[in-house]
Amino acid sequence: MPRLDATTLPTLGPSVWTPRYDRSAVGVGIVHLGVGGFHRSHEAMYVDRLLESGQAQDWGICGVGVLPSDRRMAEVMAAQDCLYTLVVKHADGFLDARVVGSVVEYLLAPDDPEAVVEKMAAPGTRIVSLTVTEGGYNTSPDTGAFDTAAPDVVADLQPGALPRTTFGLVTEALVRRRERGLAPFAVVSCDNIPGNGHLARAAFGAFATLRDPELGEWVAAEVPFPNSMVDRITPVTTDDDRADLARRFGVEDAWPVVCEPYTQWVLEDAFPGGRPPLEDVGVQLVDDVAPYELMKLRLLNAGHQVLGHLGRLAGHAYVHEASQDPLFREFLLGYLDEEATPTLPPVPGIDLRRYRADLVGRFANPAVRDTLARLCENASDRIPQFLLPVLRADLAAGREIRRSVAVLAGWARTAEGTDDTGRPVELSDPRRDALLARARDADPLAFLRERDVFGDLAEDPRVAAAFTETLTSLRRRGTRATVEDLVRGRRVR
Ligand SMILES: NC(=O)c1ccc[n+]([C@@H]2O[C@H](COP(=O)([O-])OP(=O)(O)OC[C@H]3O[C@@H](n4cnc5c(N)ncnc54)[C@H](O)[C@@H]3O)[C@@H](O)[C@H]2O)c1
Ligand SMILES: O=P(O)(O)OC[C@@H](O)[C@@H](O)[C@H](O)[C@H](O)CO
Repeated sequence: MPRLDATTLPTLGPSVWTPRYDRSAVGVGIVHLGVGGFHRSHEAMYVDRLLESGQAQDWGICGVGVLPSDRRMAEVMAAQDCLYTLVVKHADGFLDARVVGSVVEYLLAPDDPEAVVEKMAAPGTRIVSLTVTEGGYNTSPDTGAFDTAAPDVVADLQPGALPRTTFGLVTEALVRRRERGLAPFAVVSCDNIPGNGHLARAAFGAFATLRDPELGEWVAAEVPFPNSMVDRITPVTTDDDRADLARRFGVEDAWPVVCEPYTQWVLEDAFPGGRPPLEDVGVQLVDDVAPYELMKLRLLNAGHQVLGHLGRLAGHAYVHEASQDPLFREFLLGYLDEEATPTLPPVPGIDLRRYRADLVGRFANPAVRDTLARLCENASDRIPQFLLPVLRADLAAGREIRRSVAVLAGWARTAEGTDDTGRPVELSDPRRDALLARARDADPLAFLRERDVFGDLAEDPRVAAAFTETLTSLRRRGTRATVEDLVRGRRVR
């Protein structure tokens, strides 16, 4: 079976959709930093739809890997002429496969930062988009302040340094555009962060200010940073996914992407330099993204955290297993109805009850095979963005907090190293060492005292009492008995 590339594309069987447009005529209008699974299932898919409909010929994508760990992606992109297969997994087992052609170029920044800067500085580039994870904005989860002491940032600020961070690369490109009299591009964060555009403006503005205060003012005033809400569950590609694609569709693809059928992109319409007609392919262009984003982060992403830590402790491996387990399903619904939803403003055009019901159905899709381990990775970046805003809003309003706090206790319990069956549970987190040390401390509140993650939550008597009770119960009686008490509204013993 031939490997997917531009020459083998015409030989693929009729069961796979392939681009009918001429990729060689597509110019780059978007440079995307952080080409992982999600960019390829989402933004690149929308641009591919546009190109397929005969539009947006000058809005092709140049992908960029910022980190050395993106080398594997660079190799696959080079070998496959930037083509890859997007496999949509329906709950009944039906698979839909499409080769996406909208990424027309790929650059690995550590190999050639100058080429990346020049690509962003090129007149045709009008959007630089990002999926560099919640941790990629170099800000403290507690205070939101830009970390000026991060070694890579310090290195990027040395005069004449070859940029290696997102901030160094993007800022150098903006400086060159300004010198050349070109309008700045819009920077579009597609990461799951409340006010992702605002956060990006603050982070890039802070970096530019460190380089030159006047430049910082110019970035904050002149560069558009539209906010966005993005949604499509995209698990990590597995060897089984690759083998299935070869067996069922006759495509040999070294790095396909798999995802659920659902997709949503709500985008603030703030593109003075122009944008592709994304509304023609289902993107919602709005004036204010905030209500959509709060809904998604507090229901879906925080809901993932709710299932993830406690589900893992109880021995579940997959999201669909935990959400099909009646006990965890009820616990999740209780969190959504009683703790998350009361914190949300009305969302234009959306019935929240319907949204919640659909969400539980999406989580239960057995074909997606999203792992709880993926959701629990980097929790110290995710929990402060997704779950703590809910907990803080409920605390301030004097509402129910027990389920949110139980998730924190579940996370603390996993940091002790094993699940309820005694199997090891790995903590994959940038703050792993600090969290493991706290989990070994005799003080039951030690974990919650990690200020960089939780701020001053341990000092709140309601939180402290609920956390201590739940953690003690998880240790003594196990996860199911503890969750059962929470679901039944009983005091956790
Ligand atoms: N996977 C999903 O279901 C999903 C859905 C919606 C939104 N997202 C958003 O997309 C992000 C990426 O998800 P993914 O599934 O593509 O992950 P992934 O692991 O497949 O890709 C992550 C990419 O980010 C890059 N990256 C990480 N840290 C970085 C840093 N400090 N600087 C520069 N680049 C960095 C990596 O090198 C990689 O290219 C998520 O963190 C989330 O904010 C993901
Ligand atoms: O990818 P993250 O870090 O934002 O969060 C983990 C999951 O909750 C997330 O990937 C969801 O699957 C996604 O946000 C669905 O759109």
